[in-house]
Amino acid sequence: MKVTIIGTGYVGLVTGACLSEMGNHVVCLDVDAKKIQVLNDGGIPIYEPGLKEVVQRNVSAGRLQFTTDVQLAVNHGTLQFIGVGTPPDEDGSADLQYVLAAARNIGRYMTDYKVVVDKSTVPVGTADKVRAVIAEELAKRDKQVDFAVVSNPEFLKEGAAVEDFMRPDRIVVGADDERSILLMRALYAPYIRSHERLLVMDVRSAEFTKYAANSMLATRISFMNELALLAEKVGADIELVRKGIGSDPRIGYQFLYAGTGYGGSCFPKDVNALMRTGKEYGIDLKVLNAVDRANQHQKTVLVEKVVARFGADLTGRRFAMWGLAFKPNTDDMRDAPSRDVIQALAERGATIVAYDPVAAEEAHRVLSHVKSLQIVDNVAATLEGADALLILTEWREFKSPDFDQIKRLLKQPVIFDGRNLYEPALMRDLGFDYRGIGRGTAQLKAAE
Ligand SMILES: NC(=O)c1ccc[n+]([C@@H]2O[C@H](COP(=O)([O-])OP(=O)(O)OC[C@H]3O[C@@H](n4cnc5c(N)ncnc54)[C@H](O)[C@@H]3O)[C@@H](O)[C@H]2O)c1
Ligand SMILES: O=c1ccn([C@@H]2O[C@H](COP(=O)(O)OP(=O)(O)O[C@H]3O[C@H](CO)[C@@H](O)[C@H](O)[C@H]3O)[C@@H](O)[C@H]2O)c(=O)[nH]1
Repeated sequence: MKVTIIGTGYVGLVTGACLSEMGNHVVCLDVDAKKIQVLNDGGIPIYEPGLKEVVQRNVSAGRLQFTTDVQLAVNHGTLQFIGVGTPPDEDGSADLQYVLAAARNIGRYMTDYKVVVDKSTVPVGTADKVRAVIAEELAKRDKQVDFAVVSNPEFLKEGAAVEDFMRPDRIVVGADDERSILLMRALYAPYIRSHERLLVMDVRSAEFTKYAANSMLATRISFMNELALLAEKVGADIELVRKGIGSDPRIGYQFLYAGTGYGGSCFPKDVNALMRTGKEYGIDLKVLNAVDRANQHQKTVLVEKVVARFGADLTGRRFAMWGLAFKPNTDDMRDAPSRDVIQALAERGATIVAYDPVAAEEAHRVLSHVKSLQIVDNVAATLEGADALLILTEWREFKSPDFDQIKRLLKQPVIFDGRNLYEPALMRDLGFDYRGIGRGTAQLKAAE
């Protein structure tokens, strides 16, 4: 099939590459000429495991191309995917300007039947707006061209995006005409292991499903983070509690990890956008409100622990930080909790020496205003002369580190672990003052 992807970011590039992998002919369009240049020079503008290989293979096979030429891109695909950003507006609602600009371009240049597929995360009712904008452009040209607008929200996770796209748990298609449903079924047939995994529904339910999924996952995390706060006080270990409740199949093990608060480009933005939709319709989403507030607070917890240990004035203190990206296997720094922690430590006068296996460049870009932040290229360089180590991202290479080296290089053996990577009893035996999130049992023992 001929497919056009509008917006060649995390979602657009992965979608385009993975669709070409099954033999489709894909053109990826972006307004960012630098990004397109990097791709046309054989580079990949983001870090995503396995993506480079898929892109290179399909570019070589002539099935995948990148362009800034709007007319060429619109002419190419029967399926026109919109995968542009939907960042938060000032009031928290999703800013639809990029989606509607993409739709306008489709209306401006289309000459034959198109299925316009909203893959960006967009509020309920956006498909109607997309349809109206396209119709308006066609009317300006006095053209009668048939088209459908379909909602096809994306559920991939960064760091596992290629795998998630190639082997999805489910594909949601919101459509109300048979022709577009047939095309969408044919496009996705190679990716689904059983036909039940392709869920066809009305457009509004599909749009809503995306926000419901992210809000449910964010709710689990905030709930666990709150329980972790209490676990510390009552002398329980949230890691044991997690296993204890996760073993109930009605609860399940996933997305129950307490930490430094959820970040990334989706959960914070989508939780707020859904609350905003609620407001518009006169529904106060109280649970979601609490989820967001709990998350704001959780981002301060690690710094509160540092202050409890070293005092409020951190002038002259130096902290090692492992991990900057909002999660492992990505270079994405959007809403990464490390940003809040670095900002708060710097405001209190501390110096931070950080290491991240892939996010260094992106971190330099978004944190250039923090003069007391240094980013180094290995773990040992962070530790030398530091007052304590803070762990912000659970990269694999941090899971079994050289504890002797950590002890030798730190001024005193103190670790604030925002990802609960280590066993508190072992850390105590090794002589560390080890403070995780919600590890209350260990705190009781340490006080004995
Ligand atoms: N990142 C994720 O993991 C993820 C997962 C699922 C859904 N989503 C949703 O998908 C959408 C895209 O997210 P992303 O992370 O890929 O964003 P991104 O910022 O990485 O990419 C968006 C791209 O769109 C381009 N763009 C903007 N306007 C354009 C236009 N008119 N024509 C062509 N290109 C244009 C930008 O230059 C940018 O390269 C958002 O709605 C997001 O919520 C993201
Ligand atoms: O038990 C957990 C699981 C995750 N997180 C945090 O939650 C955030 C989001 O993690 P994750 O969901 O793995 O990453 P994203 O790439 O943001 O993916 C989410 O957001 C995407 C964009 O909408 C969706 O497509 C995905 O399905 C959804 O998981 C990160 O800060 C994680 O550290 C926790 O704190 N505890």
